Amino acid sequence: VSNKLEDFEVLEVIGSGSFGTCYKVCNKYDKMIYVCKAIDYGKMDENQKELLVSEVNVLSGLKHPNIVQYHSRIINKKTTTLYIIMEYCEGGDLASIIVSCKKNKKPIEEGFIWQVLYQTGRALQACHSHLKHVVVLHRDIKPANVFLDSAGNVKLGDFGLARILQKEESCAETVVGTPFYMSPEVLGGGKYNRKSDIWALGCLIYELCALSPPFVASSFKLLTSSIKSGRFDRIPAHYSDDLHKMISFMLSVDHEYRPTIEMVLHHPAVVVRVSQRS
Ligand SMILES: CNC(=O)c1c(C)[nH]c(/C=C2\C(=O)Nc3ccc(Cl)cc32)c1C
Repeated sequence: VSNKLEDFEVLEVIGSGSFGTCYKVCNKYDKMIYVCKAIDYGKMDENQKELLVSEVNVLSGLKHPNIVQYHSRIINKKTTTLYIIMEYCEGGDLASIIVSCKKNKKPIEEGFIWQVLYQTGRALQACHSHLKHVVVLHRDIKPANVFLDSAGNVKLGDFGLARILQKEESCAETVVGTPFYMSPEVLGGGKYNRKSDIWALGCLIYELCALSPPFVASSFKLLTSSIKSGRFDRIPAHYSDDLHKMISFMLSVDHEYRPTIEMVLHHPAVVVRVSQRS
């Protein structure tokens, strides 16, 4: 794989995420389209640089049909810029799909939502079981971090906050990720763990149905009490009870009651509805 910057031609800017800007690029030799995430680490402190190194190591170590494929990295020390070359997902991100469905008042199809649940779940399963002694918590599952390739397969991306943790230990840090998707235990000062990723997955699936997160509030304080209450409106009536029950299961306030990713993927309601398109 070529890993010199001059091997790539920039086609357009497609977005800016944590720490960086995403460009759509074309490799001059294999004519393939990629995404290049440019990250300026010049102003980062040691901790942020360590986090960045862990993101790249996490990404380069994971190879899975539902995780954006890492290709290579290029470091330009003169401009203190790190370039990460990754798989291009032509279908874009779920956040843009939610925005356009909301604007056109066009609900997202239930069949597609079950596919997103299953395939994002498969990506999480890979993270949670990656390397026997180590578990990877995504910690930033949100519509802007889930992408679609040209075949409509779901790809989990942007491990901006991923942390490598020893299997038993879970991350000491409390406030992480998108506030809307923060779980009751993280808000209660508890530790972020695999079940917090399940809570975020429940919020993602809910938002695809209702085109808004399950818990919204005008202040962090009100959002916290809304999340801890665990009360949210049922998804729109035209969605099945199976889907409503699966979401409610993932949004159990007590993380002990919440399903593991294995339970979600093997749940009969999921199994009967999904297949892996590629
Ligand atoms: C409206 N969205 C887009 O046009 C879009 C498209 C077609 N692709 C993307 C983003 C990515 C993409 O295509 N591959 C990616 C790999 C990693 C990360 Cl963090 C992001 C991407 C985006 C945001």
